[in-house]
Amino acid sequence: MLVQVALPVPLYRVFDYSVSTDNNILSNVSLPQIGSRVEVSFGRQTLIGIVIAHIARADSNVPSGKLKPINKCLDAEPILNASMLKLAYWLARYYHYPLGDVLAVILPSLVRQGKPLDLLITHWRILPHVSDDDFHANAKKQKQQFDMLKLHGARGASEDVLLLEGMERAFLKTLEEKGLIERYIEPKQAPSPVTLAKMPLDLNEEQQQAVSAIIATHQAQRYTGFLLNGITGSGKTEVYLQAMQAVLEAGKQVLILVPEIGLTPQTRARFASRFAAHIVLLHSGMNNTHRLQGWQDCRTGHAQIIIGTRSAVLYPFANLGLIVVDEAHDGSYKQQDTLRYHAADVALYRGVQYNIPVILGTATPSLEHLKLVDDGKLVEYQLRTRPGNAKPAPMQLIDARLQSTHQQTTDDGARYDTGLTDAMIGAIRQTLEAGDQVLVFLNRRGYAPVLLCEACGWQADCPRCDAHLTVHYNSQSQYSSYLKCHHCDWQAYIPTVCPDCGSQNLDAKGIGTTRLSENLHAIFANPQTSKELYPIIQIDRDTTRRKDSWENIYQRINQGNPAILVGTQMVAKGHHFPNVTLVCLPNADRGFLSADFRSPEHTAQLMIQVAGRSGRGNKAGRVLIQTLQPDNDLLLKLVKDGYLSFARELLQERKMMGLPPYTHAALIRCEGKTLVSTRQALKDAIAILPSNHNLAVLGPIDAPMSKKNSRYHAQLLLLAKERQQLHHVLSHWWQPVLALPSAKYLKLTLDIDPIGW
Ligand SMILES: Nc1ncnc2c1ncn2[C@@H]1O[C@H](COP(=O)(O)OP(=O)(O)OP(=O)(O)O)[C@@H](O)[C@H]1O
Ligand SMILES: [Zn+2]
Repeated sequence: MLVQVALPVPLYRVFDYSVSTDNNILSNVSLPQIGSRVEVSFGRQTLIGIVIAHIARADSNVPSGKLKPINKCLDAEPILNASMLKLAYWLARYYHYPLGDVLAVILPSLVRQGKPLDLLITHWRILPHVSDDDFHANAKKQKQQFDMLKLHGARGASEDVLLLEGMERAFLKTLEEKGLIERYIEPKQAPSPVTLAKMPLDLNEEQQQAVSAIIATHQAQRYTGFLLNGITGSGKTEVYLQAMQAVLEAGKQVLILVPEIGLTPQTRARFASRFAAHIVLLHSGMNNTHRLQGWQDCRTGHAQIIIGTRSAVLYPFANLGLIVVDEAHDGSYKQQDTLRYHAADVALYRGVQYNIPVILGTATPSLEHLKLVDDGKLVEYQLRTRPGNAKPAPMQLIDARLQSTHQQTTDDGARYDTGLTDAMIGAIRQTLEAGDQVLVFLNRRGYAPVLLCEACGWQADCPRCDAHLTVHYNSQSQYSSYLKCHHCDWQAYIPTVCPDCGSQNLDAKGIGTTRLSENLHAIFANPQTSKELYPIIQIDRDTTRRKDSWENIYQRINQGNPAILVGTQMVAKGHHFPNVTLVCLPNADRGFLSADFRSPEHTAQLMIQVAGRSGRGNKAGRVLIQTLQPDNDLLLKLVKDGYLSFARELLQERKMMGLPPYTHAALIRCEGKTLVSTRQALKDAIAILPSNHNLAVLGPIDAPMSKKNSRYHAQLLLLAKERQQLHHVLSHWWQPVLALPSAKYLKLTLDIDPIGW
């Protein structure tokens, strides 16, 4: 028998290797098991791959002289079980991505590197007979390291902890070789059953119906995909919690997907305050050892509640009982490179795989999910009210054409535009004076989006991208003033004169969050002392970059004192600020004018999510939208009839125009050193499409930002009425496209169900 191995190489095939008996140091079984790792030589490299099948010698196409043996088998037990392999096959097929590369995405990097899975539970302890006398006086460093371990007593400590404390691996080895310390594997105790830490709330009628339906599915051990479509603040979390309770009490694991974890310190608290359970967080900020630890905890069933971002949906689970996708409309669930999967779609697949309920929760369902409801593939439950007497805040328009925005005067008499109308400023003042908090939403970080020469019209552009450089200006310190490209991170000093015409008349145009915060400061500071009367808290990627900064911001907000929060889309993601009673959107509706057909949907979702931060406590809230296009149909529809009715109308339009979700899309992007070469490769790709392909082919056209990071991008869009049709064509066409001579030095990628083009 031979083993068939999937290797992390960009080739759409697997590789056969033979096994000699002495390869198999780890087990007595003659063949490495399916789902275990093997190390093999591949060309001149040594790679680690996964055994995916055993085949008879006669079934292999490899000529006998060419067949190589595996170098070694790394696992006595499979690390991926049958259902994980099935998931990998499905991902490879659906996203037309090589199986070996899919596995590379699924496996944590330490596993990929061939590290033993018990790496993290390796503990070190001092051998019983050893004492201080066993050290030479001049072995100072050894003694010092020994003393660190000694502090942990007879049980010692895990290698992970010791390394964190500053011990060095080399010394652990030396001390081990000298017979002073030993390693051992700490047996993991089975987790104790989950108990309630706090009593559940009494559900209202709509919540109760949703919870009952989910629990019934769980008890019947069936799959159902639920769309929990509840307005902001309607208590979707309480539905999750009570559904989870039934699942956890049955001894099963619950996976909760959230858009971003680092940003929401309260995410864990929401679940930890209800359940005494082993909760594991999985997110991109983890180091490799913690990721492996998390992976193992999920795989062994040690983790009971798993809260994670997108990639957590690819983890192995011992006994998964429920998946919750919170804020299921969020764009961050779509991976934008390598394996371009959508975590909500994968969640539904896994629900089918395990026969468990999957909840997609959101106040602003994506059009894709509404269509799935129409098709009977998701069961919708609506929550139409906020619990108690909290009412969703009404949205009001301010016509910025009728009243000009407020002007402010600097110390040296210059006047500048604050970007806010007097009506909006008045409402902010009123709210602060009533002791409440205000949230101002502006989806643009930095000081200003453009630096412009008033004399000749020159603008500061990124030399590497088709984009303006953003002005990051700090009036307190010129050292933190610079120009930056938000696409490739290129940085430059702010010039004092125009590089084209020498004029000193350079002006920062437009408003970002930093400038808006400064403007608000000028408006609301004490006029005599110019001291801050109300704290202005800026929340964007620049101010939350440091590790604890978001937590500090959160604490400041939750003290509840009157304050102005200025934030980007970061503030739209499920936060609960009970003292915010006014939300202001000075120009959020710009997106309704964009050429991208998805822009209205995304703009409306963002506006509704931000608006939903208002009036979540005991006091009523309001939302003010300042606009230059108060008669825009989309805006009026959204404000008057609400998101659902707005979304339904968009859905009708998509149907008429033959756009997703009524058609199925694949986007091919080509990246290279020149636009000509990328376009040519795509033309060649079209030329080899099968004649009866039956698809709409749009392109090749330049990508929306065709030059990015000094590379050029062109794209091609394929649309099909039936999903099957699309996949059928791709399965015959995509690999020949990759092999086109004109594609040789270019990067070609395929995006199934793209969310932007
Ligand atoms: N049945 C209930 N009785 C009383 N209070 C409730 C009930 N259900 C939820 N709540 C409270 O309502 C508030 C809002 O709930 P939650 O944060 O779950 O809303 P949400 O639907 O997730 O909102 P969003 O989509 O805006 O994040 C919370 O403070 C929660 O404790
Ligand atoms: Zn750039």
